[in-house]
Amino acid sequence: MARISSDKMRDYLKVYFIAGSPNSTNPLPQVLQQAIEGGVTLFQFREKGKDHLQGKDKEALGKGLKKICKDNNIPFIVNDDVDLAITLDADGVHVGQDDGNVAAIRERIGDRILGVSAHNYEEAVQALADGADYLGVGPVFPTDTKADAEDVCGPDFIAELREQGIHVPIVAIGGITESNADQVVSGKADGMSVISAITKAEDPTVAAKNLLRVWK
Ligand SMILES: Cc1ncc(COP(=O)(O)OP(=O)(O)O)c(N)n1
Ligand SMILES: Cc1ncsc1CCOP(=O)(O)O
Ligand SMILES: [Mg+2]
Repeated sequence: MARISSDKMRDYLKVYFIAGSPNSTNPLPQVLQQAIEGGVTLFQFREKGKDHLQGKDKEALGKGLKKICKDNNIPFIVNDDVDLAITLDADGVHVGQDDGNVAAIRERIGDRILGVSAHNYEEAVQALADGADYLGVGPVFPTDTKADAEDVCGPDFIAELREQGIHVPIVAIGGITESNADQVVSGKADGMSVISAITKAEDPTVAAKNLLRVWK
């Protein structure tokens, strides 16, 4: 296997659905299936927040979600938990600035997809030197989903990173909805990652379709 190409990575980032069991009142496998029917292009299992699952329960949920992704040809990414990613033979891992040494994580996961959160030019450059395949940048809008999120940077911050010479795949995150998604596209991101826009939607399929439409 080889590292993913930037073109392929950009395709996957278009509508990047992230979720764990605390984000949804309906069972997560059902929500993921509905989101995939609406056209999401990538999934991250982020089991965090109130009453999140741990140990074997977390692993069992992850295993089920991975199968849904595999059956639908969507890469399955694990947030933070590199051990679980390896146990489940996930397609990739997403880590932030406080989640461990990125170069060491790259060593451990081989050619799997590696996403890293970056909040400024220096973090972006370091993440790429350490082996990131894409950067997660945000929060671009205010969000209630992540209590310890950094300050809002705005969607145009990604265009600023481009001007500074960062041309790798970038996905925007934080507070993205159907009504502001067009600003993410014009802000020069390659994709949008969303939690509540899909998990809290009345119909996750329709929500995903509407987000995908912004790219067309
Ligand atoms: C695509 C994407 N971008 C950013 C993040 C945030 O990662 P991190 O800063 O490590 O915060 P947690 O998600 O771990 O709370 C992400 N998960 N995905
Ligand atoms: C994980 C994460 N990282 C930065 S903001 C955020 C939460 C995104 O959730 P939502 O799409 O509901 O605002
Ligand atoms: Mg993290």
